[in-house]
Amino acid sequence: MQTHSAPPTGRDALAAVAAVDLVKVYGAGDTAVRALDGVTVGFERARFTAIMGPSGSGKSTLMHCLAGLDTATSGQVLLGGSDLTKQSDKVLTKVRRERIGFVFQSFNLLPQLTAERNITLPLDLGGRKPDAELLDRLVTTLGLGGRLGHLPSELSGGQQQRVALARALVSRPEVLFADEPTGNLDSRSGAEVLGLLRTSARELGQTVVMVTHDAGAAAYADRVVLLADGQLAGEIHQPSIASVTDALQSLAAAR
Ligand SMILES: Nc1ncnc2c1ncn2[C@@H]1O[C@H](COP(=O)(O)OP(=O)(O)OP(=O)(O)O)[C@@H](O)[C@H]1O
Repeated sequence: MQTHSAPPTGRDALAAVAAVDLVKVYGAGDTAVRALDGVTVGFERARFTAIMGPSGSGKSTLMHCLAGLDTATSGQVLLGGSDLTKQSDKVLTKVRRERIGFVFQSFNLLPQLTAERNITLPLDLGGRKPDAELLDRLVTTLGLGGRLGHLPSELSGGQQQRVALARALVSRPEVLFADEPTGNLDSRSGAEVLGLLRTSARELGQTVVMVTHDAGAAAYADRVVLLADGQLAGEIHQPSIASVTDALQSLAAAR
């Protein structure tokens, strides 16, 4: 395992999104929790990276700060070169809508809209037209061809998550953040969704950052970033289930 605390230079300069000396403290005084304690890490373009670590290590906090969903206490979040920590709430809302995609454990589809309307809704709301070629490609790649006219209640969990993935990808976000995207899926549908995340990085050039507890899910990624106690604890390139499990066991033993 390689530790990594240098500033984002060299290869990390290609990062689609990066944290620089990021600190997040919740609360104040005796009850303050230092959820992120000086994290510097870059997420390369067109790569699929998983964030892992023990419960409470700061995974969700890091993802929320990177995605402009939460504000850091200090440090920088660089998205395509601009520092999100310097932006107003209004600008952050626009960044989240136009430059970032999200996939959550719960699919968050609107029940009264067909799969197709769910996919294009964020663009419709922003008064933008979907790129027909990309939409076609996503529908084919995600295996949704025969399902576009269906309501979410008429789709399986795996199909609903694939609709959520298409919705996130159709606006060509600079970064797709996935938070336990297979948490509500059976293992077969989960494997499909993870394979599609990998495909979107390899074939569509999509940058994907996923938080997961599951070593099997992390093994689909190109790289795993490990957190412990709010700090970077190492990283694994071309992870396997065994290498991720070993790293997590070492972190647990060191606590
Ligand atoms: N809104 C909050 N207010 C106070 N403390 C918080 C808040 N959110 C998170 N924390 C604390 O910050 C630390 C990091 O939490 P975080 O949810 O980022 O960890 P995690 O690695 O995602 O955990 P898990 O794997 O259990 O989801 C934990 O100690 C948590 O209790």
